[in-house]
Amino acid sequence: MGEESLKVAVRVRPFNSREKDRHAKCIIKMHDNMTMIMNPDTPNEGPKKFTFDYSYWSHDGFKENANGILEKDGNTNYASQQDVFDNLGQRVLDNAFEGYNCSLFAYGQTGSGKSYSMVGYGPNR
Ligand SMILES: Nc1ncnc2c1ncn2[C@@H]1O[C@H](COP(=O)(O)OP(=O)(O)OP(=O)(O)O)[C@@H](O)[C@H]1O
Repeated sequence: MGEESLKVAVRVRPFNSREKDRHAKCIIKMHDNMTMIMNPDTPNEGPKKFTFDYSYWSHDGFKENANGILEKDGNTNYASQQDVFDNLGQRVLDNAFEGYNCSLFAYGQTGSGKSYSMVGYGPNR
């Protein structure tokens, strides 16, 4: 295949209504492929930094277009379904069509956005 055969990506979804009602605070930041996590109890300590193949920020910075598709709102770092598909889905399909064994799976807690990222819902398939 010529490239690394394993890719790891992480994605942050928007807060759901329950999290908004409880005034949840987002403790994740992303910059390029780096993901940073802050401990709100130790704000002076600085974030812990982790590098992945892709760090997808989908928490905010998006708008819904006329077709109901969530897309980047101006010059934000929002990662759309199309971005995720272009980086990961397309690559898996290309390899499969060339006859390589491959798999794509999502891991995370209930409601964290696995199905959304793998197949999407409604206009955001
Ligand atoms: N990137 C995203 N942008 C907008 N909404 C999202 C995103 N990711 C997830 N959501 C929304 O969050 C909710 C939970 O997502 P999803 O159903 O994909 O979680 P899951 O990890 O597959 O959950 P479960 O393990 O319970 O099946 C859904 O309403 C989904 O539309």
